[in-house]
Amino acid sequence: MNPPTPSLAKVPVTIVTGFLGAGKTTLIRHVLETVRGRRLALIVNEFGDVGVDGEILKACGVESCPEENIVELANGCLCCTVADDFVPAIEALLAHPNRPDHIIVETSGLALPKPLVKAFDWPPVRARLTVDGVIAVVDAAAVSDGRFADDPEAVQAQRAADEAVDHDNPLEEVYEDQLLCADLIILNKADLIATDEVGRIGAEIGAAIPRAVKIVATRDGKIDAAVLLGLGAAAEDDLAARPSHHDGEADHDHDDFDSFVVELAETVDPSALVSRLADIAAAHDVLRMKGFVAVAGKPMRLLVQGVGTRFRRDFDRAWATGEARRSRLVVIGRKGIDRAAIEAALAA
Ligand SMILES: Nc1nc2c(ncn2[C@@H]2O[C@H](COP(=O)(O)OP(=O)(O)OP(=O)(O)O)[C@@H](O)[C@H]2O)c(=O)[nH]1
Repeated sequence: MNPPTPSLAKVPVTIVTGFLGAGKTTLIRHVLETVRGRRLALIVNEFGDVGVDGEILKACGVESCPEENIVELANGCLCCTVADDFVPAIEALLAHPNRPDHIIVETSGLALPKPLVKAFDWPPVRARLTVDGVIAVVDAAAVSDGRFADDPEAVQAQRAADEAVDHDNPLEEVYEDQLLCADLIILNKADLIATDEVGRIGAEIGAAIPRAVKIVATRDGKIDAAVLLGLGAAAEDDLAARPSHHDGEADHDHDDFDSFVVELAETVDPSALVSRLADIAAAHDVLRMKGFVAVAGKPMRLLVQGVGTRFRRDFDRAWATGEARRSRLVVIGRKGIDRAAIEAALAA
């Protein structure tokens, strides 16, 4: 049989999943900056109301992915808004006069990838698109800290009460669902832990997932675009091999997590601000904090990123003419996170 002509060939779609702050945007940015000869489009989904990831990716300004090919979907997690948001967005990209050669989807850190892959099995979608691969980015340092493991004492207490009880750690459930759906696993932040610890985590993940999946360690998501794109997995054809904690459920929600936006005053001392944010993150078990901050006397805006208590800050671009110098941070934590106390601490 002849290969399909290019205009009828399915457009490959790479889904990048991974828990909050694992390094998905960093990885995609690296792909944009290094890919050659391919017209890319991006769909970026975030949990929380400040569109940080889309801003970072648009700021790359690379020719292979012009701004009009970057679509932000901020309306909840993609896994729950597949029909309403995702399918129309992808159809709009396919209708562009310069149709992309490859589409990358960055899911929110709390999204389950499987419902998204399922959408590619719907006849009108599968006629035109295929899931080239699901890439799960893992924060190896967070795994090493035991962030996704059950609290052994809580498990012990549950077991004492009920032999049959399953683990009930929402972080672990999301993390596992993302790994179980993956065609390639990126153990990112390898710079933050010892090399043998990276090996140990890789082996542990490999033993826990039923399929043989390649696992690659990275720093700052630096991996050749040729390794990520072109896996040819056609993930929509083997959904059964990708088990999920939510198989058989008609619906699921993200009630285990809360997010809100805090508006700050202009800061005079970025370093003091970031150390205060780290203290607040530690005191309130904040999972993720990120946003842009105005610094007194500086024409550049400060991008502030926190994953747990680990923070990074960089001036990313100048405030545009007429743009309000607003300092806004999105805060994400487990349900019941003390919003009032966090707001009070930030205002202090
Ligand atoms: N030390 C270290 N930091 C990293 C690495 N990769 C990413 N980071 C930092 O981790 C933070 C989160 O990275 P992102 O790429 O925004 O993570 P994400 O998965 O897109 O985050 P969400 O979209 O919020 O879930 C940023 O401050 C990055 O600079 C790495 O390999 N090592």
